[in-house]
Amino acid sequence: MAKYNPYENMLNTLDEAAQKLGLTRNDYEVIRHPERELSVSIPVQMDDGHIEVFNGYRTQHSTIMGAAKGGIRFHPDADENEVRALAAWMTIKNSIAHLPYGGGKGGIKVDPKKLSKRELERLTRGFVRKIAPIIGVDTDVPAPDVNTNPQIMAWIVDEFSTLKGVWSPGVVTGKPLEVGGSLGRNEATGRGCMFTLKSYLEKKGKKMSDVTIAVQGFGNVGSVGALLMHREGCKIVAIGDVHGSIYNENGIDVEKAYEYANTHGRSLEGYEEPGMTVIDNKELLLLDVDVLYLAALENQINGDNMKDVKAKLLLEGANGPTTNEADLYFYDKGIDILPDVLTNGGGVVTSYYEWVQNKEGLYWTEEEVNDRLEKNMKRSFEEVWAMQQEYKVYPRLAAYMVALKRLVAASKLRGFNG
Ligand SMILES: NC(=O)C1=CN([C@@H]2O[C@H](COP(=O)(O)OP(=O)(O)OC[C@H]3O[C@@H](n4cnc5c(N)ncnc54)[C@H](OP(=O)(O)O)[C@@H]3O)[C@@H](O)[C@H]2O)C=CC1
Ligand SMILES: O=C(O)CCC(=O)C(=O)O
Repeated sequence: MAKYNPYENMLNTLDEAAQKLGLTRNDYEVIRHPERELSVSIPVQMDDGHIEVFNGYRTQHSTIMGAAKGGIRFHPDADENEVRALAAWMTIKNSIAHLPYGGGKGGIKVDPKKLSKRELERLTRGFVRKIAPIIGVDTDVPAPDVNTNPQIMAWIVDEFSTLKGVWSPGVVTGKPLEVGGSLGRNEATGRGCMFTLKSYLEKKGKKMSDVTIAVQGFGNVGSVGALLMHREGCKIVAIGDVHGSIYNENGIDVEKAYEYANTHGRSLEGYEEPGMTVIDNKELLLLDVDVLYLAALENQINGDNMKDVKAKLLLEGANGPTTNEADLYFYDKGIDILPDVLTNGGGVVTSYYEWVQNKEGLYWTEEEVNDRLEKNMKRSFEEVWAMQQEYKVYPRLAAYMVALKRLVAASKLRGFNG
């Protein structure tokens, strides 16, 4: 298999989308390049007194539609190339959802599980001090992603507000409620995935109770999505995280597994229930299920394993879990992939609601947040579906076409092409 390059993956789909739309390279060249990239070193005094220096990144891929917007991940594999791709996917995602945002993303190369809470706090605050010149309420607004959570967002808002000397809750989203967070944000990405699956099944004349699902990743996106899909009647037969996976042909007790993970550091390690068997993480991806819900990391379904995948639908809760090669293979086979830039948009949509509430200083009920989210997700699904039918293209390409059309129109009006 060729070395996986997520930014190349993004560009391939973007170029194909442009070609289908009849765009010239001049029309969208600007969107092929990240606008601004910052790479920083973050010195941290560890609890034993020694100094470690971590590498951090923040990429603003595009501000054509407004402030850059997207999460921050803490992961040993985070690097410039990954962050660049993740930022570009945010540009596409935010455009599909009609948000007044461009796309951005950040990351620190670190295994946060090896840090104490205080070390993690010092690292987060150090990162904020380094990226403070380029983030801001109306310039670039971070949020949670892999291994980052509301507590980390609280440190970010505190450090930034202290630096600027003014309380600035809108500089970051995904905050705890007590410091300006929004009801519903924590569950929003998984909820959005559930809405997307529901919309798709409706088009196919099916109900949620008709499908079995295997779930890769049991963090924020995987666990909440699995729980909500289970509550809607889906049968979740397998779940797994980095430590291992379990299978139960009668259906996992998702309420119990969710509760367990939440009280055991978001981990399934040690979880047991009657009727379950332990399976290999790789095996989970190849189970004979209706839906494979991918909610971990990039590049999970690729040239090496695509031919062994038996699921009838891939639901991308994660960003970039399927490579171009696998995308085209599944399209040929008539197996749909509900793409990340559509499916997992619920998180950033609700981040937008959080940001609006921060700007207004007026807070909404959870019902209001979730109703708006449902409408937004349904509209995005219908627009992508219509593009797919009109051009007879695969869902990811249709999603990129929806986004690109808007981005090109806005960039021409603004004169972004120089
Ligand atoms: N949080 C959000 O709002 C959004 C997140 N996303 C995307 O969703 C994906 C998941 O993010 P999120 O849920 O926030 O992250 P979390 O850190 O909360 O969860 C990630 C989960 O994936 C598991 N995991 C990591 N690597 C593997 C692997 N190789 N095999 C099996 N499981 C694995 C982790 O296990 P363990 O904890 O044991 O390491 C954990 O359960 C990412 O691609 C992210 O970019 C997309 C939109 C919004
Ligand atoms: O909530 C946000 O702003 C961004 C979430 C995110 O990082 C993503 O959608 O990948």
